Amino acid sequence: MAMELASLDQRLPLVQQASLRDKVVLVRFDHNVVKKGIINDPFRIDRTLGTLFYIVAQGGKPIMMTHVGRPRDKKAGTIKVSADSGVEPIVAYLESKLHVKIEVPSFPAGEQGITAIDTSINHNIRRLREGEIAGIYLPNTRWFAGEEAKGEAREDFALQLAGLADVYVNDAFGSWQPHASTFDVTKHLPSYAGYLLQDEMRHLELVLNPARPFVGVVAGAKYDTKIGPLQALYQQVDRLILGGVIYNTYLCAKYGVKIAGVAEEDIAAARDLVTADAEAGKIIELPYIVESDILGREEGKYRTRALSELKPGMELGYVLDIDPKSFEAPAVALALGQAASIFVNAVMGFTPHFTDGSRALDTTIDANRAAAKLYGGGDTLQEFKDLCPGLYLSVLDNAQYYFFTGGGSVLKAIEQHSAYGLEPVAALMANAANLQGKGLDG
Ligand SMILES: Nc1ncnc2c1ncn2[C@@H]1O[C@H](COP(=O)(O)OP(=O)(O)OP(=O)(O)O)[C@@H](O)[C@H]1O
Ligand SMILES: O=C(O)[C@H](O)COP(=O)(O)O
Repeated sequence: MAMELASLDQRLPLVQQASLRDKVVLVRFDHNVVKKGIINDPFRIDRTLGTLFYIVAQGGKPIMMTHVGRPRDKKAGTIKVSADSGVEPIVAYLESKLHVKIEVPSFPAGEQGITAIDTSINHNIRRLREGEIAGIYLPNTRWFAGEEAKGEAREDFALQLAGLADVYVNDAFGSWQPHASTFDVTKHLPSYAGYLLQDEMRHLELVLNPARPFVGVVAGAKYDTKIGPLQALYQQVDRLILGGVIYNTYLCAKYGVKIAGVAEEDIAAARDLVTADAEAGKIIELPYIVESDILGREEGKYRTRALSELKPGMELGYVLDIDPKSFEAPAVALALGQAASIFVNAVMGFTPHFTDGSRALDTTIDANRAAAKLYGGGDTLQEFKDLCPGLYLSVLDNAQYYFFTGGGSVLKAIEQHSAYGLEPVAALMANAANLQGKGLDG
């Protein structure tokens, strides 16, 4: 049975309502799929091709942009502009798929990244308007000093972005953080949601109003941005399974152990979860973890440990994976086997060295044929595809599966109790209301 989808809030302005003929369209994607200069999984790019085709078919001239990685050093206040986090592999992929020429402008960069979009881009915008090139792809948005800045630098960058185009389209579901290219720019241009964003919003309802029992599986590394939303997910789920760095902090808080690489301040936040769970008992623990002496994989230097061995004060090495036999534990098998819907934002181990936990998770979940299986996250999807390629191919068109292009975004929407609470989405709606107020819409 196919998943039943909610309709969209009518206040969300949609790209199909925009007039695009001969307009330069600034379109924000989440093509954050490049690691060390290589694309492992182009799924996020592929999902945006419909919007791109639509813009061009309507006579629009696209200027595309995305962030890649996290090149800003928050503490030092510097931005690392290096080929590793460039958009070139994305552009090469688009050019080879679409058989067109896309220009990537370059701007001078220093320790603070790129401080301005200078006028050198005008030549390319002219070529774009005249049809000499099919599109422009801006450098990584996070290379620009204004993207994540506060105050004037950010406002200037948003204005510079807006100055390039006539219309703005956001199709970057995964990019939930309110930055200049996802949020502030909407103050200056008529702004619309792309087709991917629309599709993701409709599917978000399946997580916000899930069929029950609803099980959440969250793992991975982005502890800093995910621990907050995790508390909200905890309220929403019937059962919660943790893995990755998030599980490590939870284990430290629950069992009073030390795990290499887990900072004391991170354990503090996990304590709230432990306290809440002492009453509600929703967390199903994966009972076997893989401990390693080094932050890597070397024969003889890693081993499986059972949670039953943990004693307060114990010091463990790095915990880098979940032992697959954890998924055979009765409580775990029961929770996943009886769920009516499952949300997965989970890379269970330190990739690419430790992958057994993720593989076991995906196959265990697949065995529950009846559940709606909602996967989200850049790495989560990539790992699913790499570790279980046959399964991935077989479920791509399976109506019981849906793959969100962002895991953090789903968690954030849960935290806001609404898909429309995501700040870039709320900004689109505010922009539409503002234009209507001025009689400028349509
Ligand atoms: N125990 C662990 N120790 C260190 N790193 C881990 C561990 N478990 C998982 N990881 C790392 O977590 C990363 C994936 O986590 P991340 O939070 O980025 O997930 P994601 O699926 O990309 O979600 P999103 O799209 O929200 O970013 C991988 O790089 C993986 O190597
Ligand atoms: O990969 C992701 O989760 C998105 O691209 C968002 O990235 P961010 O968490 O660095 O904002």
